[in-house]
Amino acid sequence: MSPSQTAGRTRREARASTATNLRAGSECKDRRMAPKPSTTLLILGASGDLTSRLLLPGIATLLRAQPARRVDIVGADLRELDEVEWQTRVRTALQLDGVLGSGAKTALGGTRYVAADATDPKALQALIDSIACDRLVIYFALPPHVTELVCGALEQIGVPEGTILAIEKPFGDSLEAAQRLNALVTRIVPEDRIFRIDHFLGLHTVLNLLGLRFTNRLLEPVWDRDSISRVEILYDETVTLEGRAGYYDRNGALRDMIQSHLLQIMALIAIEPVASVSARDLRDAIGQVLRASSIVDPVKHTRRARYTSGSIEGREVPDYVAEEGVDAKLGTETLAEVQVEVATARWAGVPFILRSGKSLAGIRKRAIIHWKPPAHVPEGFGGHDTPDRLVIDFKPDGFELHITTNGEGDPFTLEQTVLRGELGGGALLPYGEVLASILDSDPRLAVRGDAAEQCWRIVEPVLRTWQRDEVPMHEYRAGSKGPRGWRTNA
Ligand SMILES: O=P(O)(O)OC[C@H]1O[C@@H](O)[C@H](O)[C@@H](O)[C@@H]1O
Repeated sequence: MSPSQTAGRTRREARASTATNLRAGSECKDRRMAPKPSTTLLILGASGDLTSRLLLPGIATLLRAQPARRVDIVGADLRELDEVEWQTRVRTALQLDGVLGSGAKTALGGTRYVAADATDPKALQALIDSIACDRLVIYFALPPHVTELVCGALEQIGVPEGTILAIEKPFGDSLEAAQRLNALVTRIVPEDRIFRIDHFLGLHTVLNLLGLRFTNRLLEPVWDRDSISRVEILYDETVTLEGRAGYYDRNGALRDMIQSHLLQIMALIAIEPVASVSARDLRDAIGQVLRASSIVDPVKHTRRARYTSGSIEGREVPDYVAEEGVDAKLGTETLAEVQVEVATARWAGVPFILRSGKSLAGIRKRAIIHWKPPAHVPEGFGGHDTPDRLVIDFKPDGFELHITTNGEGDPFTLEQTVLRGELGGGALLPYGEVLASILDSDPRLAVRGDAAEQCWRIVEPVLRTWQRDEVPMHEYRAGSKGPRGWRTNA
């Protein structure tokens, strides 16, 4: 059995037993109305893009993989939305390959939409009272300042026993805001019922990092500063703003991608060996890495850039600042790169380079572990003894091991050979994976409060340096590989 299969089996088993415990301990407001134990997913911000584009399709894959699972979906938002329109949105999202599975049919049958101002305690109380269920999951698909207001209202009115809060990224918009939000949410429910969402933790390749790293005798002994020269985590996208200027222009690549997703991936690559893959062991180890991490010199160790007009895969793309909804005065970057140091005995001196950008020439979503060259290459070899590297592709799932071998035809020359493999994907989209863990109360795929704060602590010196314009804003043509001179070895 491959490591990924082992990890997958463990996850499923853990979920099954957690679900059983929950079912045994759950309470129902009105058992006559809901004879079978059930969970209601109350989505706040349901009329938004995230719900249709990511959340509902995630649920669709979950209900297809586990048709017996019961999830009632209640959508709520400020916006008035016709019940028929909501039903159509849910049906469209739940229909996979044109087919509505049995689990999806049940979910669709029970779904409804409520127009409500969830920041108003009275309206929120009425909304929650209208839901008869065993266990409530409140999903905040909302901007951080609105999430904070809703949590303020929840603190006033209280939540039903067992309620879970699932909070979308970004968690706060600064260290101070994240600390304030953490203090607030933990006054409402305990930490183990707070799921700070990072859908990258539901990516199979990201999860497979654990199996790959910890179950291979071949890798673990060379996973440190003695053997590794640097680690790159790259997330180059071809997508542009996709109508998200309202959100993106206030955040930029550093906050949108590096502060959250890429630091989480970095932490999983850098964690110390864990005794178990329990939520506690994993999250303790992640916390330890993040506490030890910093961007030592933001002027020297960061770069930023913004795209200008160009064309991507035949699509004409305007200058970023000419995109609808963009405020040029904000000086938002669409490509960011930082060098993080992890000050531990394992990693001291090894740069972790994290980079992400939009409107680039091609999709490169990968981590690359670069090993040092061997201490001595026997004299007499011709050709190149390029250092070994492991490339882990997040999308599509896969990996490549680049190693040096004897050259073809002449055994006394050297050349690079690439061993390719697939890392087992799964039936669920990342949001499906994350939602499954929420519904099963398994916090392994959620960000713990301390980690969310640490990620802000790591990037804030950069944000301040950039605000003072101490790092130049470069430009790159949309559809190019980035600014000149920014090439990486990946
Ligand atoms: O590759 P994925 O799964 O679409 O994730 C990337 C996206 O992740 C989101 O969290 C960011 O807000 C987007 O800007 C980004 O495009």
